[in-house]
Amino acid sequence: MRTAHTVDTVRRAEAELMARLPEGTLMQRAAAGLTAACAELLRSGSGSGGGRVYGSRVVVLAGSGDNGGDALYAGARLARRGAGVTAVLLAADRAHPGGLAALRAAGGRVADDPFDALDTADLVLDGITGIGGHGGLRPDAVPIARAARGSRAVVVAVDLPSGIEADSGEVPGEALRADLTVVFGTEKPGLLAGPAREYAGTVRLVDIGLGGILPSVPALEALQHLDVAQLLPEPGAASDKYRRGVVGIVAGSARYPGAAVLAVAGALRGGAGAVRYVGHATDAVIARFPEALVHAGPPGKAGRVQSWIVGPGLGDDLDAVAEVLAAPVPVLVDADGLRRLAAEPALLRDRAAPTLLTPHAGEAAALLDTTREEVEAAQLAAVRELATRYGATTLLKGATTLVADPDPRTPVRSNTMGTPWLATAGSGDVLAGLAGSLLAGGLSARDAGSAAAYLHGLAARRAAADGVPVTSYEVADALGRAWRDVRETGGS
Ligand SMILES: NC(=O)C1=CN([C@@H]2O[C@H](COP(=O)(O)OP(=O)(O)OC[C@H]3O[C@@H](n4cnc5c(N)ncnc54)[C@H](O)[C@@H]3O)[C@@H](O)[C@H]2O)[C@@H](O)CC1
Ligand SMILES: Nc1ncnc2c1ncn2[C@@H]1O[C@H](COP(=O)(O)OP(=O)(O)O)[C@@H](O)[C@H]1O
Ligand SMILES: [K+]
Repeated sequence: MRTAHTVDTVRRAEAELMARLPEGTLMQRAAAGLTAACAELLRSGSGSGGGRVYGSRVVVLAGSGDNGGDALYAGARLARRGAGVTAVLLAADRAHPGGLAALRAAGGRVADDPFDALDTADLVLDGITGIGGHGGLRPDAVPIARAARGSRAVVVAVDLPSGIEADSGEVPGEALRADLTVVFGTEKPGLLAGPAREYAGTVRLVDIGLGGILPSVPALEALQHLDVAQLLPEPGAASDKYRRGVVGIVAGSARYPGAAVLAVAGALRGGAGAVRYVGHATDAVIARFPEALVHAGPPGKAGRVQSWIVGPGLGDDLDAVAEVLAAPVPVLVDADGLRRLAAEPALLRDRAAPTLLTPHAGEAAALLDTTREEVEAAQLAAVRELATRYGATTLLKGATTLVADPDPRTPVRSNTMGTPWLATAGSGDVLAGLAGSLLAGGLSARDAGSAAAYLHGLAARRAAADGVPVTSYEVADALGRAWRDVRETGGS
């Protein structure tokens, strides 16, 4: 599991640890980890260097805080290993004194012209701001950040990409996009929530000894293969198709029969014992999936299910939404079902069984009575607000998918396994089917949503592995491979 803690929590844990250690220890641990990561990058030939630390050209962008200190100390270590290191001081009179002295002592120097230095750099260390940064890059840092990004150098963010908000994941102005972020002690929420997450590149955690001090419940977390493997249901000797769970799907319409087919395709790969389709697309569903049970009447007459999915491609025939929400089983509401809910939130009022809402940013905006742009700019705040306001577990789709429970103390789950190839019509229908199927298998709404988002992203990566566009149907088809991947690596 990847975990992220808030800035306050990190500062408290660091203070406690620092009180027990000689001064400067933590910063040296951070700088040592950072140096190792940079050396590895340089040796791998990333950037434009010759695959060595010795002789490579490193530029340190140092702000006025401890983030700059980390970067300067790492610069000093790289200089001692033979790199040519130049510091660009964003606030020359307030640069970290110890870090700057160490850099000079190691043979590093301060740049006369930042743009000249960046022009020939192999690697840029971004130490402008870390957890203390607010309000985006200041105007004087903007041209330097742009020149760094525009250069041939590989950009390594120190703790966080400068310009992002550590706790909210918001990016209020410009920020410096990194190829690699070397984060200290624990991840910060902004590394797991969009839009900030998209600035981080690959994230590498350096242990500075906070492990036993940080609270065990993080603010955010992200499943990895092993976690997903442990969540996935597995039939045993006593299983039959009903005990494995039956998932009911109310989706599709004469106008959008494909949504029904895709939701069923996702559900068939989610481990439920049977998939019961209800709606106007029975012919299309049965033509593709003879194993589906189909019913053309209202959901209440379709037979028992352990979970419902309602909404994909329903169009304007939305009476079934209220009917399904009245059922005492877990319900996943997607697409047109969410439109119905935005118009009548009271439909959720009397529900005791779990509810999982799966909006994309546009649907989330309608549910929150705001704009898509506002949701996209503050995804973490939006998913939390949806979950508390509607009293329902909410999965907010996007490049980063977030899943929040109504109880604000429960860590928000982040899924970064997606790929932009998933931005294709119908992929959300596959996700809904998969997550609903996992609900029928007995997973909580939060586990079902986050495990589904993970498998869905992994399947899309597999299907698009050779760089060709994938269709939503192919994503569904690759779910079996994704399932196998997590089982094999995660062991079960
Ligand atoms: N606290 C600790 O024990 C440790 C902290 N470490 C490092 O220290 C960092 C935190 O250091 P600080 O608390 O000094 O904070 P930062 O270095 O993140 O930034 C604070 C400084 O940046 C300025 N600033 C804020 N927003 C800005 C903006 N938008 N543009 C330009 N300047 C801006 C502030 O005026 C302040 O001087 C961490 O991110 C991490 O890199 C590590 O050395 C590990 C140990
Ligand atoms: N840029 C992106 N990177 C990763 N995943 C994405 C991106 N854009 C969209 N997705 C994913 O693709 C799916 C799209 O779902 P949705 O918006 O409901 O589409 P549709 O309604 O066509 O089915 C979601 O799982 C979402 O998280
Ligand atoms: K930084």
